Amino acid sequence: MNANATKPIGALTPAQRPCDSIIERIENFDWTEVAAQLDASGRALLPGLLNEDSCAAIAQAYHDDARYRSRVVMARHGFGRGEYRYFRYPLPDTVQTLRESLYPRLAPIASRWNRQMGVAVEYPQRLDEFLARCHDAGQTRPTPLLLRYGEGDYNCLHQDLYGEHVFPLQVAILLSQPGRDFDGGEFVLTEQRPRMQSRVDVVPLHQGDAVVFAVHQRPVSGVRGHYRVNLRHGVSRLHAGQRHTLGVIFHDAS
Ligand SMILES: O=C(O)CCC(=O)C(=O)O
Ligand SMILES: [Fe+2]
Repeated sequence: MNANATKPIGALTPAQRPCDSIIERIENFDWTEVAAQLDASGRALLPGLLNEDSCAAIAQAYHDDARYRSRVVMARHGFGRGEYRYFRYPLPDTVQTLRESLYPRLAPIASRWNRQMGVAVEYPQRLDEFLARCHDAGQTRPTPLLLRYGEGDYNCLHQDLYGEHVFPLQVAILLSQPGRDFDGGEFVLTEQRPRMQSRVDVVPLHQGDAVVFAVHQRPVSGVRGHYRVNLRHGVSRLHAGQRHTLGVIFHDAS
């Protein structure tokens, strides 16, 4: 349990509020370096985005039904093994803060990627402006989600596309500690280049680390300008324990 939860909210100085420290941490990442990593490999790390207390608090709320709009048992749909729940609006404070504070940092990269890929979509500076676009097109259901895996569970390679409007980057935050809470269960990305076989990238994450990655496509610079490659992500089988992830997707679903 988060130690702050036992204190009245008035006893917290602003610097102690979990959402303030998340905003501060987001501001302190080197976003030029993040953009460079994304351009080079389609993914970038944000180490220690959430502290251990925040990770534990989010993971423990998996069973708090009032927070979620739906639950998906992956085996029923051929998505893998394990389950996930989509949050309902209003999102929990931490999730809302992450979504609205990460978005403005990623929007310029997303717009540049689209220009490089010849896609005529630019992203507004603020998340609420982008969500208004989704909502006007009937994509009104929130997509941030909490995933839970146990021994033997895995997440098949996939792309989180939910309608016409797509924000091309998303973020996943590992809430559990490898080696202590679980074994196996690695986050993987695959990249399919035109006329070539797929290659796989295993992303090393510790508890609280986030990975920013391409939802479905990214530009790669070649001799005649940029070309598009296709990405998918998933999680390898867990050998033991329990693993939770918080997924932050920016477009809403129809
Ligand atoms: O559990 C994971 O690391 C993958 C989560 C995922 O598929 C997502 O956040 O979209
Ligand atoms: Fe996903």
